[in-house]
Amino acid sequence: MASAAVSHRTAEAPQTADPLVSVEGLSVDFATPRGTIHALRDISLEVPKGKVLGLVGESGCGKSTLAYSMIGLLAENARVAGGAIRMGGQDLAHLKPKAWRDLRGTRIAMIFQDPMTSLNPVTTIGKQMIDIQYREPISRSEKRARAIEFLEQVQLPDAAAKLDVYPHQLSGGMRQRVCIAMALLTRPDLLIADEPTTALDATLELQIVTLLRELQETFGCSVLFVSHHLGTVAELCDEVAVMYAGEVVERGHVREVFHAPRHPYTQALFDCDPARIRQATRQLPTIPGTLPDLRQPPAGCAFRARCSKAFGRCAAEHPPLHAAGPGQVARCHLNDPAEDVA
Ligand SMILES: Nc1ncnc2c1ncn2[C@@H]1O[C@H](COP(=O)(O)OP(=O)(O)OP(=O)(O)O)[C@@H](O)[C@H]1O
Repeated sequence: MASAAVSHRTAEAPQTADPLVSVEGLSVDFATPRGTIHALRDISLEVPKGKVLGLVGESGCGKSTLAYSMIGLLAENARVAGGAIRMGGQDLAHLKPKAWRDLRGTRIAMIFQDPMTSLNPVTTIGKQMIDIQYREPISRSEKRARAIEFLEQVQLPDAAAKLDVYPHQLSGGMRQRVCIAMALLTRPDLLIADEPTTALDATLELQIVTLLRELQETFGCSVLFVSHHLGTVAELCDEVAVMYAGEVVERGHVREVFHAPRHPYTQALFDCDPARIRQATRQLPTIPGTLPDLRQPPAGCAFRARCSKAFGRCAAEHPPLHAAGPGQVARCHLNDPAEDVA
Protein backbone atom coordinates (compact mmCIF):
# COMPACT_ATOMS: atom_id res chain seq x y z
CA MET A 1 0.00 0.00 0.00
CA ALA A 2 2.71 2.49 0.92
CA SER A 3 4.54 3.90 -2.07
CA ALA A 4 8.28 3.47 -2.49
CA ALA A 5 8.70 7.21 -1.88
CA VAL A 6 7.41 6.86 1.68
CA SER A 7 10.19 6.37 4.20
CA HIS A 8 10.32 3.64 6.82
CA ARG A 9 10.18 6.17 9.65
CA THR A 10 7.73 5.28 12.38
CA ALA A 11 6.12 7.38 15.11
CA GLU A 12 7.88 10.53 13.95
CA ALA A 13 6.04 12.30 11.14
CA PRO A 14 4.53 14.79 10.78
CA GLN A 15 6.94 16.98 12.72
CA THR A 16 6.19 20.64 13.15
CA ALA A 17 9.28 22.82 12.85
CA ASP A 18 8.24 25.01 15.77
CA PRO A 19 5.36 23.52 17.74
CA LEU A 20 3.63 25.47 20.51
CA VAL A 21 2.90 22.28 22.46
CA SER A 22 4.49 18.84 22.12
CA VAL A 23 2.70 15.91 23.68
CA GLU A 24 5.26 13.16 24.12
CA GLY A 25 4.18 9.62 24.97
CA LEU A 26 1.41 10.79 27.29
CA SER A 27 -0.52 8.12 29.22
CA VAL A 28 -3.40 8.92 31.59
CA ASP A 29 -5.25 6.43 33.82
CA PHE A 30 -8.49 6.79 35.78
CA ALA A 31 -8.86 4.84 39.03
CA THR A 32 -12.37 3.38 39.38
CA PRO A 33 -13.86 0.81 41.78
CA ARG A 34 -14.00 -1.59 38.83
CA GLY A 35 -10.35 -1.23 37.86
CA THR A 36 -7.97 1.20 36.19
CA ILE A 37 -9.10 2.74 32.90
CA HIS A 38 -6.19 3.40 30.56
CA ALA A 39 -7.83 6.40 28.88
CA LEU A 40 -4.73 7.75 27.08
CA ARG A 41 -2.01 5.41 25.93
CA ASP A 42 1.31 6.76 24.73
CA ILE A 43 -0.10 9.79 22.90
CA SER A 44 2.32 11.86 20.85
CA LEU A 45 1.31 14.88 18.80
CA GLU A 46 2.13 18.52 18.32
CA VAL A 47 -0.01 21.62 18.31
CA PRO A 48 1.59 23.84 15.67
CA LYS A 49 2.13 27.53 16.41
CA GLY A 50 -0.66 29.70 15.00
CA LYS A 51 -2.57 26.74 13.52
CA VAL A 52 -5.69 24.75 14.33
CA LEU A 53 -5.36 21.07 15.26
CA GLY A 54 -8.57 19.02 15.16
CA LEU A 55 -9.09 16.01 17.43
CA VAL A 56 -11.71 13.53 16.23
CA GLY A 57 -12.94 10.07 17.16
CA GLU A 58 -15.93 8.24 18.58
CA SER A 59 -17.30 8.97 22.02
CA GLY A 60 -15.05 7.51 24.74
CA CYS A 61 -11.85 7.41 22.68
CA GLY A 62 -10.09 9.96 24.94
CA LYS A 63 -10.49 13.35 23.21
CA SER A 64 -11.66 15.23 26.30
CA THR A 65 -9.10 13.52 28.54
CA LEU A 66 -6.35 14.76 26.23
CA ALA A 67 -7.86 18.26 26.06
CA TYR A 68 -8.25 18.48 29.85
CA SER A 69 -4.69 17.25 30.43
CA MET A 70 -3.49 20.19 28.36
CA ILE A 71 -5.20 22.68 30.67
CA GLY A 72 -4.72 20.88 34.00
CA LEU A 73 -8.39 20.07 34.52
CA LEU A 74 -8.26 16.28 34.79
CA ALA A 75 -10.67 14.67 37.24
CA GLU A 76 -9.44 13.86 40.74
CA ASN A 77 -9.23 10.13 39.99
CA ALA A 78 -6.90 10.74 37.03
CA ARG A 79 -3.17 10.02 37.12
CA VAL A 80 -0.55 10.86 34.52
CA ALA A 81 1.04 7.44 34.12
CA GLY A 82 3.79 8.55 31.76
CA GLY A 83 5.00 11.03 29.19
CA ALA A 84 5.14 14.81 29.02
CA ILE A 85 3.32 17.85 27.61
CA ARG A 86 5.97 20.39 26.70
CA MET A 87 5.20 24.07 26.24
CA GLY A 88 7.76 26.85 26.45
CA GLY A 89 10.28 24.85 28.48
CA GLN A 90 7.69 23.55 30.98
CA ASP A 91 6.25 20.06 31.33
CA LEU A 92 2.53 20.69 31.81
CA ALA A 93 1.84 17.04 32.62
CA HIS A 94 3.55 17.42 35.98
CA LEU A 95 2.72 21.01 37.02
CA LYS A 96 1.64 21.84 40.57
CA PRO A 97 -1.86 23.36 41.04
CA LYS A 98 -0.48 26.87 41.70
CA ALA A 99 1.54 26.81 38.45
CA TRP A 100 -1.59 25.67 36.61
CA ARG A 101 -3.60 28.57 38.02
CA ASP A 102 -0.97 30.98 36.68
CA LEU A 103 -0.97 29.36 33.25
CA ARG A 104 -4.75 29.11 32.86
CA GLY A 105 -6.16 32.42 31.91
CA THR A 106 -2.80 33.65 30.67
CA ARG A 107 -1.23 31.24 28.18
CA ILE A 108 -4.00 28.63 27.90
CA ALA A 109 -7.77 29.15 27.77
CA MET A 110 -10.68 26.84 27.09
CA ILE A 111 -14.19 27.03 25.69
CA PHE A 112 -16.59 24.23 26.57
CA GLN A 113 -19.54 22.51 24.90
CA ASP A 114 -21.90 24.16 27.37
CA PRO A 115 -21.14 27.88 27.79
CA MET A 116 -22.69 27.77 31.27
CA THR A 117 -19.69 25.66 32.37
CA SER A 118 -17.59 28.80 32.34
CA LEU A 119 -20.22 31.53 32.90
CA ASN A 120 -21.49 32.44 36.35
CA PRO A 121 -25.34 32.50 36.11
CA VAL A 122 -25.79 35.11 38.87
CA THR A 123 -23.24 37.67 37.67
CA THR A 124 -23.63 40.06 34.74
CA ILE A 125 -21.58 39.50 31.60
CA GLY A 126 -19.85 42.84 32.18
CA LYS A 127 -18.67 41.99 35.72
CA GLN A 128 -17.40 38.59 34.58
CA MET A 129 -15.50 40.15 31.68
CA ILE A 130 -13.98 42.81 33.93
CA ASP A 131 -13.07 40.31 36.66
CA ILE A 132 -11.26 38.03 34.23
CA GLN A 133 -8.86 40.88 33.48
CA TYR A 134 -7.68 41.04 37.11
CA ARG A 135 -4.06 40.67 36.05
CA GLU A 136 -4.17 43.67 33.70
CA PRO A 137 -2.64 46.86 35.15
CA ILE A 138 -5.42 49.07 33.78
CA SER A 139 -8.39 50.91 35.29
CA ARG A 140 -11.89 49.47 35.62
CA SER A 141 -13.21 51.74 32.87
CA GLU A 142 -10.42 50.60 30.56
CA LYS A 143 -11.29 46.98 31.34
CA ARG A 144 -14.92 47.77 30.54
CA ALA A 145 -13.90 49.32 27.22
CA ARG A 146 -11.80 46.22 26.41
CA ALA A 147 -14.75 43.98 27.26
CA ILE A 148 -16.93 45.88 24.77
CA GLU A 149 -14.18 45.74 22.15
CA PHE A 150 -13.93 41.94 22.52
CA LEU A 151 -17.71 41.48 22.41
CA GLU A 152 -17.61 43.42 19.14
CA GLN A 153 -14.80 41.15 17.91
CA VAL A 154 -17.08 38.14 18.41
CA GLN A 155 -19.80 40.05 16.52
CA LEU A 156 -22.25 40.31 19.37
CA PRO A 157 -24.84 42.93 18.39
CA ASP A 158 -25.23 45.92 20.72
CA ALA A 159 -22.12 44.89 22.65
CA ALA A 160 -22.15 47.69 25.28
CA ALA A 161 -25.69 46.84 26.37
CA LYS A 162 -24.78 43.17 26.74
CA LEU A 163 -22.48 44.02 29.66
CA ASP A 164 -25.51 44.58 31.87
CA VAL A 165 -27.32 41.31 31.15
CA TYR A 166 -27.10 37.93 32.88
CA PRO A 167 -26.12 34.79 30.91
CA HIS A 168 -29.67 33.38 30.90
CA GLN A 169 -30.88 36.49 29.04
CA LEU A 170 -28.76 35.54 26.03
CA SER A 171 -29.34 32.80 23.45
CA GLY A 172 -27.05 29.73 23.36
CA GLY A 173 -25.12 31.07 20.37
CA MET A 174 -24.64 34.47 22.05
CA ARG A 175 -23.45 32.82 25.27
CA GLN A 176 -20.86 30.84 23.30
CA ARG A 177 -19.68 34.09 21.66
CA VAL A 178 -19.27 35.65 25.13
CA CYS A 179 -17.19 32.62 26.23
CA ILE A 180 -14.98 32.98 23.18
CA ALA A 181 -14.56 36.71 23.92
CA MET A 182 -13.66 35.93 27.55
CA ALA A 183 -11.15 33.28 26.50
CA LEU A 184 -9.49 35.68 24.05
CA LEU A 185 -9.42 38.54 26.57
CA THR A 186 -6.67 36.66 28.38
CA ARG A 187 -4.62 36.61 25.13
CA PRO A 188 -3.87 32.86 25.27
CA ASP A 189 -1.20 31.19 23.14
CA LEU A 190 -3.36 28.06 23.13
CA LEU A 191 -7.16 28.01 22.93
CA ILE A 192 -8.75 24.63 23.63
CA ALA A 193 -12.27 24.24 22.26
CA ASP A 194 -14.04 21.07 23.45
CA GLU A 195 -17.04 20.47 21.15
CA PRO A 196 -18.00 24.17 21.33
CA THR A 197 -20.72 23.89 18.69
CA THR A 198 -22.37 20.59 19.64
CA ALA A 199 -25.22 22.28 21.52
CA LEU A 200 -25.97 24.68 18.64
CA ASP A 201 -28.09 24.20 15.52
CA ALA A 202 -26.39 23.86 12.15
CA THR A 203 -26.65 27.55 11.15
CA LEU A 204 -25.20 28.76 14.45
CA GLU A 205 -22.54 26.08 14.30
CA LEU A 206 -21.35 27.40 10.95
CA GLN A 207 -21.34 30.97 12.27
CA ILE A 208 -19.27 30.04 15.33
CA VAL A 209 -16.81 27.97 13.28
CA THR A 210 -16.35 30.84 10.79
CA LEU A 211 -15.87 33.23 13.69
CA LEU A 212 -13.29 30.97 15.36
CA ARG A 213 -11.31 30.77 12.14
CA GLU A 214 -11.37 34.58 11.72
CA LEU A 215 -10.38 35.17 15.33
CA GLN A 216 -7.62 32.58 15.21
CA GLU A 217 -6.16 34.38 12.21
CA THR A 218 -6.55 37.80 13.88
CA PHE A 219 -5.05 36.78 17.23
CA GLY A 220 -2.56 34.26 15.83
CA CYS A 221 -3.12 31.78 18.68
CA SER A 222 -3.02 28.00 18.30
CA VAL A 223 -6.29 26.12 18.67
CA LEU A 224 -6.98 22.53 19.75
CA PHE A 225 -10.46 21.83 18.40
CA VAL A 226 -12.23 18.72 19.71
CA SER A 227 -15.18 17.62 17.61
CA HIS A 228 -17.39 14.76 16.49
CA HIS A 229 -18.16 16.61 13.26
CA LEU A 230 -15.77 15.78 10.44
CA GLY A 231 -17.24 18.54 8.25
CA THR A 232 -16.53 21.15 10.90
CA VAL A 233 -12.98 19.89 11.28
CA ALA A 234 -12.49 20.08 7.51
CA GLU A 235 -13.78 23.68 7.58
CA LEU A 236 -11.71 24.92 10.49
CA CYS A 237 -8.58 22.86 11.02
CA ASP A 238 -5.13 22.81 9.44
CA GLU A 239 -4.15 19.46 10.92
CA VAL A 240 -6.08 16.58 12.39
CA ALA A 241 -5.41 13.75 14.85
CA VAL A 242 -7.77 10.77 14.86
CA MET A 243 -8.11 8.95 18.18
CA TYR A 244 -9.27 5.41 18.86
CA ALA A 245 -9.33 3.63 22.24
CA GLY A 246 -6.95 6.09 23.89
CA GLU A 247 -4.43 6.17 21.05
CA VAL A 248 -3.73 8.44 18.11
CA VAL A 249 -4.29 6.18 15.11
CA GLU A 250 -3.79 8.72 12.33
CA ARG A 251 -2.62 12.28 12.01
CA GLY A 252 -1.61 14.67 9.34
CA HIS A 253 -2.70 17.70 7.37
CA VAL A 254 -6.48 17.88 7.07
CA ARG A 255 -6.39 17.96 3.28
CA GLU A 256 -4.35 14.76 3.00
CA VAL A 257 -6.13 12.83 5.75
CA PHE A 258 -9.59 13.75 4.41
CA HIS A 259 -8.61 13.08 0.82
CA ALA A 260 -6.88 9.78 1.50
CA PRO A 261 -7.37 8.36 5.00
CA ARG A 262 -4.79 5.63 5.62
CA HIS A 263 -6.18 3.98 8.74
CA PRO A 264 -9.25 1.71 8.38
CA TYR A 265 -10.77 3.42 11.44
CA THR A 266 -10.51 6.87 9.82
CA GLN A 267 -12.01 5.40 6.65
CA ALA A 268 -14.88 3.90 8.69
CA LEU A 269 -15.51 7.27 10.41
CA PHE A 270 -15.81 8.92 7.00
CA ASP A 271 -18.14 6.17 5.77
CA CYS A 272 -20.46 6.96 8.70
CA ASP A 273 -20.29 10.73 8.31
CA PRO A 274 -23.84 12.01 7.61
CA ALA A 275 -22.47 14.80 5.41
CA ARG A 276 -20.90 12.23 3.07
CA ILE A 277 -23.92 9.97 2.82
CA ARG A 278 -25.96 11.01 -0.16
CA GLN A 279 -28.99 8.74 -0.10
CA ALA A 280 -31.80 9.56 2.30
CA THR A 281 -31.79 7.10 5.13
CA ARG A 282 -33.61 7.05 8.43
CA GLN A 283 -30.78 5.48 10.36
CA LEU A 284 -27.24 6.78 10.41
CA PRO A 285 -24.74 4.02 9.87
CA THR A 286 -22.35 3.31 12.72
CA ILE A 287 -19.10 1.37 12.79
CA PRO A 288 -20.06 -2.22 13.71
CA GLY A 289 -18.81 -3.38 17.12
CA THR A 290 -17.82 -1.40 20.19
CA LEU A 291 -14.72 0.20 21.68
CA PRO A 292 -12.51 -2.28 23.56
CA ASP A 293 -12.57 -2.30 27.36
CA LEU A 294 -9.99 0.33 28.32
CA ARG A 295 -9.30 -1.50 31.61
CA GLN A 296 -7.65 -4.23 29.52
CA PRO A 297 -6.69 -2.73 26.16
CA PRO A 298 -6.09 -5.53 23.66
CA ALA A 299 -2.61 -6.54 22.60
CA GLY A 300 -2.01 -5.94 18.92
CA CYS A 301 -4.16 -3.39 17.07
CA ALA A 302 -6.98 -1.98 19.24
CA PHE A 303 -9.27 -1.65 16.18
CA ARG A 304 -8.73 -5.14 14.78
CA ALA A 305 -11.98 -6.68 16.12
CA ARG A 306 -13.96 -4.10 14.10
CA CYS A 307 -11.67 -3.87 11.10
CA SER A 308 -12.66 -5.45 7.79
CA LYS A 309 -9.00 -5.44 6.70
CA ALA A 310 -7.53 -7.16 9.79
CA PHE A 311 -5.05 -9.97 9.21
CA GLY A 312 -2.80 -12.21 11.32
CA ARG A 313 -0.23 -9.61 12.29
CA CYS A 314 -2.92 -7.27 13.72
CA ALA A 315 -3.58 -9.62 16.67
CA ALA A 316 0.07 -10.41 17.29
CA GLU A 317 1.76 -7.05 17.00
CA HIS A 318 0.87 -3.55 18.17
CA PRO A 319 1.26 -1.29 15.12
CA PRO A 320 3.52 1.77 15.42
CA LEU A 321 2.69 5.02 13.62
CA HIS A 322 3.90 4.40 10.08
CA ALA A 323 4.62 7.20 7.64
CA ALA A 324 1.63 7.00 5.31
CA GLY A 325 1.96 9.93 2.93
CA PRO A 326 3.26 13.50 2.90
CA GLY A 327 2.96 14.72 6.48
CA GLN A 328 0.68 11.83 7.37
CA VAL A 329 1.09 8.88 9.78
CA ALA A 330 -1.19 5.92 10.50
CA ARG A 331 -1.06 3.25 13.20
CA CYS A 332 -1.83 0.37 10.83
CA HIS A 333 0.34 -2.47 9.57
CA LEU A 334 -1.06 -1.93 6.07
CA ASN A 335 1.14 1.17 5.89
CA ASP A 336 4.29 -0.76 6.68
CA PRO A 337 6.31 -0.78 3.46
CA ALA A 338 7.50 -4.26 4.47
CA GLU A 339 3.91 -5.52 4.32
CA ASP A 340 3.09 -6.99 0.93
CA VAL A 341 -0.58 -6.17 0.45
CA ALA A 342 -0.55 -5.66 -3.32
N1 LIG B 1 -13.30 10.73 35.69
C1 LIG B 1 -13.33 9.57 35.04
N2 LIG B 1 -13.34 8.40 35.73
C2 LIG B 1 -13.33 7.22 35.10
N3 LIG B 1 -13.30 7.08 33.77
C3 LIG B 1 -13.31 8.20 33.03
C4 LIG B 1 -13.33 9.50 33.62
N4 LIG B 1 -13.33 10.43 32.63
C5 LIG B 1 -13.30 9.74 31.46
N5 LIG B 1 -13.28 8.41 31.70
C6 LIG B 1 -13.20 7.32 30.72
O1 LIG B 1 -12.06 7.57 29.91
C7 LIG B 1 -12.32 7.21 28.54
C8 LIG B 1 -12.11 8.42 27.64
O2 LIG B 1 -13.14 9.37 27.93
P1 LIG B 1 -13.20 10.81 27.24
O3 LIG B 1 -14.30 11.57 27.90
O4 LIG B 1 -11.85 11.41 27.24
O5 LIG B 1 -13.60 10.43 25.74
P2 LIG B 1 -14.15 11.40 24.59
O6 LIG B 1 -13.56 10.88 23.32
O7 LIG B 1 -13.90 12.81 24.93
O8 LIG B 1 -15.71 11.10 24.61
P3 LIG B 1 -16.93 12.13 24.31
O9 LIG B 1 -16.82 12.47 22.86
O10 LIG B 1 -18.14 11.33 24.66
O11 LIG B 1 -16.72 13.32 25.21
C9 LIG B 1 -13.74 6.66 28.52
O12 LIG B 1 -13.68 5.26 28.69
C10 LIG B 1 -14.38 7.30 29.74
O13 LIG B 1 -15.44 6.50 30.26
